Amino acid sequence: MSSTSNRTLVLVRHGQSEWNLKNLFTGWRDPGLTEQGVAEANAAGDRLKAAGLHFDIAFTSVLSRAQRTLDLILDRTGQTGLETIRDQALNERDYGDLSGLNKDDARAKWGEEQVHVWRRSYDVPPPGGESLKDTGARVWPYYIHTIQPRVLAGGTVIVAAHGNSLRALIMALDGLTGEEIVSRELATGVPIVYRLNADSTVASKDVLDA
Ligand SMILES: O=C(O)[C@@H](CO)OP(=O)(O)O
Repeated sequence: MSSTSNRTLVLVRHGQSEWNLKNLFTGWRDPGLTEQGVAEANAAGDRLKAAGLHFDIAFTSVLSRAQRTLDLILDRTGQTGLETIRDQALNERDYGDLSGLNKDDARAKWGEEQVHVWRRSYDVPPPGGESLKDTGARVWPYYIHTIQPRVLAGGTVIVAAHGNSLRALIMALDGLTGEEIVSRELATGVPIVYRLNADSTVASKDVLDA
């Protein structure tokens, strides 16, 4: 059995954003964190520190809610200034024409069922935006070519990103089908710790919730 101890990948969704609080479709728009979001990011950092994790590199999106979450986490783990790569490939799914709309207003206009399909289905894109499949088509190659090599080299890597960009990644890591991913939700500010085998398969997965 090969040791997995240092091949560690931590995924964390940003803390609550201003638009999560206002119940608005966000996508590539760039609101900041709420006070609660800041507290969630700090708590995530405390849990990662308590788990004894020390990072070698960080990845995040070009959106400020994910970057701020990462900064707060690294501050709590005592790793301010850690090498960080910011890439659009890790951005939230582009919500297209829904961006900036209130989710309840959208349900009233298009119906509960249609809005659920746009938000959670695998391959139905919202008008003018990306499906989860489209999102995965940019997230997964970025993971394979840029993130995964750092993990397989024995690193401990943190990725601070978004609900749907991380759902796309988790779908592939966990081997979920397009039907299974529909019911998967990702809490804000809750780190998920994967340990990988040398062949890149998942050895273990731990959710660091309170
Ligand atoms: O608005 C968004 O960009 C996302 C994440 O907050 O929303 P949803 O959970 O509806 O995919």
